Amino acid sequence: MTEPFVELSDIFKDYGTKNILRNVNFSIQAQEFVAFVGMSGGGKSTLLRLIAGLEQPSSGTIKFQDAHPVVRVMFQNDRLLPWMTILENVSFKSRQPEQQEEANRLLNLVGLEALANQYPSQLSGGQKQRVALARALMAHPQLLLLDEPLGALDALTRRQMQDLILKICREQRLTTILVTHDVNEAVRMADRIMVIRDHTKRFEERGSSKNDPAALGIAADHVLHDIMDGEGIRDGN
Ligand SMILES: Nc1ncnc2c1ncn2[C@@H]1O[C@H](COP(=O)(O)OP(=O)(O)OP(=O)(O)O)[C@@H](O)[C@H]1O
Repeated sequence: MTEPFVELSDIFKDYGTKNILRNVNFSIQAQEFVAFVGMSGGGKSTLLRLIAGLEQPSSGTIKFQDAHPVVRVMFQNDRLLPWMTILENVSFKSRQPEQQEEANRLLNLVGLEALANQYPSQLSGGQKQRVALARALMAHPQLLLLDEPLGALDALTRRQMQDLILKICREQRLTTILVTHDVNEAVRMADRIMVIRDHTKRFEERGSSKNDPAALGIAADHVLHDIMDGEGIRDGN
């Protein structure tokens, strides 16, 4: 087994006297697509922030294979700058021809090349998330963290974005973590699902049925059962 892309060991996170994460242990291999699912408030986004390095755990370690991995986060809110065009939002207004070229290439990749000179207010929610995805890719991340990025989209647009994200993650060989409330989305997209059970605050592992569409509904039911059920708890891995 190769060294994991990232390894979390004995992670605890408290805010004041409130314990959010307890004894989280698991690792993610390079190019894996992992989903975090669980009840609202269960600590999924907190764990994502710890992995992103935006916050520190109260105790425990997060060890990356590469000492300084390039990490980008995509949120539910697209966070585009309204006064910049789509191209400028992706290229960070760089005047360097290579940067411009790369931004155009990425807009092409997400199917928005025709809208490069429009402003965010002229785009639909789904189109704005495509821009946010292109902008995240601009940094050539090794790790892409997706914090409910499709939560505000209608069902059809959401499905299209799921396919686009999967295709891009595969092509660019990204390691990806998706936080989602949508169990079907997790089952459909992820190689592996980490379920957080609310009252134990522990993450558990679940396989997914990405390669077996017929088993999708059954797998989703199992994950839902895991989220709600308190029996048979085991630590981390
Ligand atoms: N900076 C903070 N200070 C204090 N408490 C916090 C802070 N950030 C998050 N929390 C608390 O930590 C808990 C977990 O929040 P988190 O956002 O990680 O959950 P989540 O599983 O991502 O929820 P959701 O699915 O609703 O986004 C919540 O009870 C939240 O109120």
